[in-house]
Amino acid sequence: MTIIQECDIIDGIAEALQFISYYHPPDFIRHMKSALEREESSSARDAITQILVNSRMAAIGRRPICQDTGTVNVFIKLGMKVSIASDRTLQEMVDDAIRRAYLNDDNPLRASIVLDPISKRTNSGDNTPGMVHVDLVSGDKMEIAVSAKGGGSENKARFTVLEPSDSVSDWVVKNVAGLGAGWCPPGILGIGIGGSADKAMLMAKEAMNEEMDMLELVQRGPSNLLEELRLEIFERVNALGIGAQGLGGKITLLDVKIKTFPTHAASLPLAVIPNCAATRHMHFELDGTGPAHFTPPDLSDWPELVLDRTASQYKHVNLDQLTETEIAAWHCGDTLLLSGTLYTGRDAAHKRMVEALRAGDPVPVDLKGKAIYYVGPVDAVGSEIIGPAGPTTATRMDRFTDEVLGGTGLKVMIGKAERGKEAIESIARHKAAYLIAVGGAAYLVSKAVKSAKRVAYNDLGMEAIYELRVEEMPVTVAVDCRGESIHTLGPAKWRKLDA
Ligand SMILES: O=C(O)C[C@H](O)C(=O)O
Repeated sequence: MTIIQECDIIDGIAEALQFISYYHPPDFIRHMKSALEREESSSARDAITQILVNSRMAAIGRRPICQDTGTVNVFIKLGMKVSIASDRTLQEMVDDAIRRAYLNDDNPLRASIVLDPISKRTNSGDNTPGMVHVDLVSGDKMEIAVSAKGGGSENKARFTVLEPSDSVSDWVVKNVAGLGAGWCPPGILGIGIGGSADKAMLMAKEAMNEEMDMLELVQRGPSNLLEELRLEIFERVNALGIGAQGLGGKITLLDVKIKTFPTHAASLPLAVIPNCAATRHMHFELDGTGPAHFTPPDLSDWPELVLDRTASQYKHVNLDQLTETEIAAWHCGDTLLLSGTLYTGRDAAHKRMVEALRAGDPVPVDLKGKAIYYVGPVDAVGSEIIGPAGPTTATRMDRFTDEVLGGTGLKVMIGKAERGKEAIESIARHKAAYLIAVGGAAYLVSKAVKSAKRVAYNDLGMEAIYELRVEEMPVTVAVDCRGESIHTLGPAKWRKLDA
């Protein structure tokens, strides 16, 4: 019988969570670097470059790759010959580890979990609880897989039960085509096929954390049915032309991972979960001899890239002197460097602002002629002005857009991913614009912030409204005041005719 100490479990998970918050796995870097080499769309190349530059900066600075430091998932394979020296449950141990990792003084991570999903949605304050899955297996060891999964990509999880003769590939391609860019492509698809509804979802989640090997698979060719399916989905999804951040391009997927399990003769359960550019996971084993140790990656794994911020690429914009004439001169796809004041606000702040407007009350900040950035930043540490602060999915703000534009005089929104038809019509009607920053480049974006203070809705934590002063914050015009959308035009240009 192997005896594993409670402290080794907690220390290992806490350390793994800190580690994965700033180090991308080397296989992910290798696949992203290859995507940059193969991509031909210049806007998608710029987005991938920002993701890689951000990743290297995060590794050097030991600060989160993405402001969404994720929901913690812990998969435990517990050997039947293991005894854990503790009176507490595994859930309690995992939550202790999360608390320790997310409230770490040197690298605090963002608390994103709300306790009561259907009522007040109060933030738990320490990112607990984690999602814990335990499998009892043979043996005398404990294998632990820890991941921190971003909300934007988790929101795009899809499930169906096909009929046995239906095509898995057709369903996956059709559904990924409809996901939009909120999952921050390029990334990985985790797919679970078979089992039952719950089993398929779990397999999809586990599959996405397997080591990436698509570059090798493409080179050597498939050697079994499963590899054929992986390759088919990979090629068909990439042919859709979605590209990095949905800007249009050749590379949407870096890998496709599939797990299968026996199922009922009447059913073909199928679950798909995409993983974003902030792919974060760590696997370790405890054998009773002490805690796990993690070796930092070699910085030479990352390419050293330079971002082109020359005037020929970017227009400079003073956010404190925005005029309708200036906004009208922006065209879909233009790249801008923003300087001046902007306000933050995301889901919960928008809900409150719209409730205030409906009650005939003013919103707490004057947004007339101003810009709002959809973001929930990580808290600052040391000399930082703000922690990593990348954009959140703008599509979720669509339901509030018309009332906010009409009720406050707001002119510019900054986020990531596509807007819906009604939001685009509203943007055009109000002669406003929607700009995007690169999701997954949060630490890089935060360096453009020169001052930050919370000015309203303090109780919302990371969802509070901040006033930020930015200098040369890089963005792309995604919806211009004529209602043209880069997320329609870009993919249409890069979609292969037979996709
Ligand atoms: O919560 C966030 O900061 C971002 C979220 O993960 C999203 O992708 O929309």
